[in-house]
Amino acid sequence: MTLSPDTTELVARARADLRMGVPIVIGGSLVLAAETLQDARLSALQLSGQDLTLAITDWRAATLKARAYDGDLARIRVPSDAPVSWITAIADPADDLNAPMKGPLHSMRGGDPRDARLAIALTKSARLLPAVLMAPATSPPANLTHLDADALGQTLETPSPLLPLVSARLPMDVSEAGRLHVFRPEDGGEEHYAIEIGQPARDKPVLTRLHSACFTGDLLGSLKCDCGPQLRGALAQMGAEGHGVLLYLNQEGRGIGLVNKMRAYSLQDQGFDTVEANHRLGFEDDERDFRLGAGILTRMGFSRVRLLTNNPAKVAMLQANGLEVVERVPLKVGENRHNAAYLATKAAKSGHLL
Ligand SMILES: Nc1nc2c(ncn2[C@@H]2O[C@H](COP(=O)(O)OP(=O)(O)OP(=O)(O)O)[C@@H](O)[C@H]2O)c(=O)[nH]1
Ligand SMILES: [Zn+2]
Repeated sequence: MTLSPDTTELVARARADLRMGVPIVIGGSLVLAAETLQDARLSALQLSGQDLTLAITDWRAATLKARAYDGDLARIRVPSDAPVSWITAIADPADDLNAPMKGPLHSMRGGDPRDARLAIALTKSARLLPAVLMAPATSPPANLTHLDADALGQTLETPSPLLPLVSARLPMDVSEAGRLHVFRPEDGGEEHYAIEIGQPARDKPVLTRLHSACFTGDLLGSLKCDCGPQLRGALAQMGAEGHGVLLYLNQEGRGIGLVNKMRAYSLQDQGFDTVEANHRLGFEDDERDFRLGAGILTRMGFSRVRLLTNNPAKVAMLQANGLEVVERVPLKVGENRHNAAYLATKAAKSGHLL
């Protein structure tokens, strides 16, 4: 290994740059995240006389009634005198209801959308709104993070390997025989946890829960979802049976991050359901990567599970990634009058079993 950063490290650096509002270079394009765009940077680009485009996903384009000629994304021409607020209004649906007519918006046809597609995927993985300002990278400053398009594509496709860091005894109210294991992705991303209860045999099916972080439900007792009761219910069942393993995956908000989840909640206050809110923000309804959970279970030596879930997609993903799901164990707890519509939407639109 040389002293220079490799692709994985450059990608991690690029995420931090996007979050700070610093431009990066992907292939032949200069890229800035719309969410963190600053006046001075936009003015500098406009002064250079370059053609600017704003790339958004097909979901966001549909909300804005803009044509998505690239299929999964649309590249909108940015007027040469557009202020930052013009770009923010396209990227962020917060103000859609007050100002529903934006535009007319001109979508670009032709040209190669590849850099834009990669830039949007990277921006999602940085937990920012999926909207990026793009310009041709004619003579970009050498001190910007430069990413090769092929290498970036490959890095985004493959989950970063997880390193087991530490594990220690953790007596809990559901079981005194608890252990917490912490795993860190090689790319320095967010850590994930496994809570092992008892000493489940590695050669038998283990009672398992893949839990996605929900700050509002797990910690605050939010009534908008069923996460808190599911977390405690799963642990209680493992305690009662004497063994089990619960993965606590830091994929807040079905993988869009807490900031975007709260943006989705704000849209839900305007009457949109949980799936529509994700789409208006430009996200898929579920952005999680469950290969992560499969990787941790395999690393811990498990190959067969009894999976606590109502979500058939979790069962399918584990099976596709080499784990045998010998049984799906339903986990129906915590329904209340605030989350009844949310649970009904998950059943109707996301295939959850009632
Ligand atoms: N984007 C978004 N995320 C939400 C919303 N409500 C809850 N979440 C997130 O959804 C995730 C909860 O999903 P899980 O309980 O792991 O899984 P599931 O897909 O519902 O399947 P089960 O295993 O049956 O519970 C957590 O990451 C929550 O933060 C919402 O309205 N919008
Ligand atoms: Zn929740």
